[in-house]
Amino acid sequence: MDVSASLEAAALVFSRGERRVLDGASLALAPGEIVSLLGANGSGKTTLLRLMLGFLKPDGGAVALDNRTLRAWSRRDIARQVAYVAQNHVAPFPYRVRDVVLLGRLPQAGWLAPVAARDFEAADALLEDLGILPLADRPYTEISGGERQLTLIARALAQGANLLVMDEPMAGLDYGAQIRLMRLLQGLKRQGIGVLLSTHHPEHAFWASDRIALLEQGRVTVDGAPCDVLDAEAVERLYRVQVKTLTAADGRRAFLPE
Ligand SMILES: Nc1ncnc2c1ncn2[C@@H]1O[C@H](COP(=O)(O)OP(=O)(O)OP(=O)(O)O)[C@@H](O)[C@H]1O
Repeated sequence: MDVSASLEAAALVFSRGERRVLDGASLALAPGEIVSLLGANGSGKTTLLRLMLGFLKPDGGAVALDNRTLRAWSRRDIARQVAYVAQNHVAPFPYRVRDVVLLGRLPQAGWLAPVAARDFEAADALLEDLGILPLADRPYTEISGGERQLTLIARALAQGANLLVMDEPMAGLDYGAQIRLMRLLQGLKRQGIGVLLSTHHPEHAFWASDRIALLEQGRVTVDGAPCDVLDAEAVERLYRVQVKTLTAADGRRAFLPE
């Protein structure tokens, strides 16, 4: 598998009406690394991710995929390289869960390609890893919100892309599912796949990230190794709350309200 892809946003500027949402935001994702993006509600995380995927066009700055401007890429070629798990996605069709996952194969295989036995096996293996194989034959419209989220994550993984961008993938997942997902992401990292995820939980950033990026006032103000950049002071500044820090023997931190 070619795992050379990297994704880089440089000095992105983006406005919604009068409001400048991003004002020089830069962020890079390399193969084989996990990057967590943190920021308060409305700070522009989704906007930044959607710009990096080419779903929105920046007013200034540029995005490059594999060192080539994103504008030069077709939608399908972007989808071959970068899989996306959007926030709050609702699919209107009552496809079975396994079929939703198989849809992830389309950018690689093409619409007319027959589904091979190994595609079914790969889909079921992903459902198993995520703990939802028993749901494989259930309609997607008749499962819980967290189960839908896991299905969409499986679909993105089935895409076989080199990079994975996930907008709050942990939202709505129970604690076990969150940890299973983190383990899965660590496995992808070992295969050389790059993962960029947004999260509202500073602890998640410590679970598996190589880097943490903080989005504040339209810019990535801090970008570095978790232990170097995410302390109580940063959490208090981002979320305007007082916290105290618990530090594990391996240096990872958790935060508790004061
Ligand atoms: N479709 C839209 N039209 C107008 N404004 C929007 C739209 N989508 C987002 N915004 C605004 O852009 C800003 C950034 O939103 P964005 O969704 O990127 O933030 P976020 O950091 O992902 O937030 P959250 O953590 O709440 O999901 C917010 O002020 C939001 O109100």
